[in-house]
Amino acid sequence: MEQCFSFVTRSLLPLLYVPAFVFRVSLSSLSSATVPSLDKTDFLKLQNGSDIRGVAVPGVEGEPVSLPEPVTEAIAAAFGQWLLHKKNAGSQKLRVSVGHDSRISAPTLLEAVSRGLGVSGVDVVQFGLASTPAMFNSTLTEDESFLCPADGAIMITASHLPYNRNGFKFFTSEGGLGKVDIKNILERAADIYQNLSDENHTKSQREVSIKKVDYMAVYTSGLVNAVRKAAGGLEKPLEGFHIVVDAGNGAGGFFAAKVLEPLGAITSGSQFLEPDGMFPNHIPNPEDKTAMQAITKAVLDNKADLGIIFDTDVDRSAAVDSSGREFNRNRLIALLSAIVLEEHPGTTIVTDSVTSDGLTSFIEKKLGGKHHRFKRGYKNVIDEAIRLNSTGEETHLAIETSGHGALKENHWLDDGAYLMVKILNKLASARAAGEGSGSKVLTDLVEGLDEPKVALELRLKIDKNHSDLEGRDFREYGETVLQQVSNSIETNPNLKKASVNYEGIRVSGFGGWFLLRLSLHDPVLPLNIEAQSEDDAVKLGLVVANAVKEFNALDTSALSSLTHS
Ligand SMILES: O=P(O)(O)OC[C@H]1O[C@H](O)[C@H](O)[C@@H](O)[C@@H]1O
Repeated sequence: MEQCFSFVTRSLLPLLYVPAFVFRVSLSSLSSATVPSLDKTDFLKLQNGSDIRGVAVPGVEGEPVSLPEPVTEAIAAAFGQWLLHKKNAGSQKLRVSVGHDSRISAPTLLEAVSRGLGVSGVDVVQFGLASTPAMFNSTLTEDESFLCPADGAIMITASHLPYNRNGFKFFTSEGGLGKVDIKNILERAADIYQNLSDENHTKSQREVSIKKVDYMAVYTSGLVNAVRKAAGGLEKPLEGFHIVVDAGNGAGGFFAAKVLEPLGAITSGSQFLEPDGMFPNHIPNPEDKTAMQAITKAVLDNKADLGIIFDTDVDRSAAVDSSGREFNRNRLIALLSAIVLEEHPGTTIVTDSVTSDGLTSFIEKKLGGKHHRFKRGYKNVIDEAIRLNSTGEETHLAIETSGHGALKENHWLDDGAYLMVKILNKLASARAAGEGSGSKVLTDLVEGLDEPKVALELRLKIDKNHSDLEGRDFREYGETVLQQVSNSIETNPNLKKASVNYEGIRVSGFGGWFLLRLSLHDPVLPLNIEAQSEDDAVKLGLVVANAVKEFNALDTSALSSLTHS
């Protein structure tokens, strides 16, 4: 690959940390011999809801590489093409920012993405290690010295999945791309890929400008300024607070040194801040028990006021108070709802479908808000909040039990770091108002949230190749299972179907509830049960077990373990 350098002086672009490179790139530099034969169906298999996910590192048995460099190049070229079309760009030059998390395949994929974008004719701005929300933010930032706003952004990440996976999330200033656009991009990518392998393809080359920018400096100063503003302009509103961060060796390590410390907080005892794509300590995932135990231990060992934990690409988070109580799942939603409802009395809180009944009464009876329990999936929840606002129903918070959350005041940006900023604002303002220091103010805010004694999620797999499917796809089969469960409870006086429900079947009974639904991505029926005792959880489990016993393609072993325990 030919390279020429076009030096950009510091006085012109003071915040660029390396000179701009102008490369000559061409996808066809890949010999067709290195390009495995793949068709549209193979490309479409890489879709995972509104993300693209695949295997990028070889060596794990049964998991062949599905995101090799040529496939990645084709996907990036397809995004560039899609963006040029969407923006009706004509001869106008567009730029796309690219960032990545700490995965070991990131450097290779970054180069492949840059080549692919270059071939589509857009300029590339590399941010290096970044968070998913920062990438979206770069499409909104108005600052030419950081080459912003970007017309589009790509985050290279597979969130909390194992080290061998990777993938892409795409953004424009309108937000994250949805399923329909991702499908369109994969279809375009399959065509581009086809041309790659086509022997008659002319080897055209294009000049692409690749620049590197320290964008995380802009993004983190935005977070710092948000806390300072909420604290009435105080430079160090967190002075004296001891807050430990656990980034799980993902991309979130910046939060300690670039956000908390400038605000005055002590961050000693923070752990796993260094990026390490083998994730040697624990899975970076606030939904993971081991991860939550790790941050809880760090808080207690260090006698800290608060613990903060992020997932790999920092679009999810959770916290732990000074006594070691977790703010995750329903408790995190309760806390954020309390904060948001203080600012916007009566507003609607949009959540995913697996939230508890206790959360509904907390939001509605204690906080005076309205709980709109929608579907699972952060994009679903955010889009629903935007839709409600457009119909005149005011809502300011869309949040999932998974730790994804977005606020209207922050452009509906799905941002785990911003969720924590809201918590920090509360800490700082409570102390300034003389309402005590430490995290007690947060603990007090969730006082009165009813929590079930038993809360579990069983994931019942559908064997896609089982003869019981009789040619149907797993979704159709799953829908039949749900219909059967629904029919079976009609005549049971102990059970009541939720009158408003947007996903699967939600049933109350035996002092608790269950929700059986289709997974967004996998051939799985997740079953959530909450009850006030083991016995009641078993009774709810039995209702499902009896209804699904004829469905031979469904793996009900987890359910059997519960009902025979
Ligand atoms: O439907 P499931 O398999 O439980 O997965 C649902 C989850 O998938 C991903 O992790 C998304 O990021 C979440 O927003 C979503 O809630």
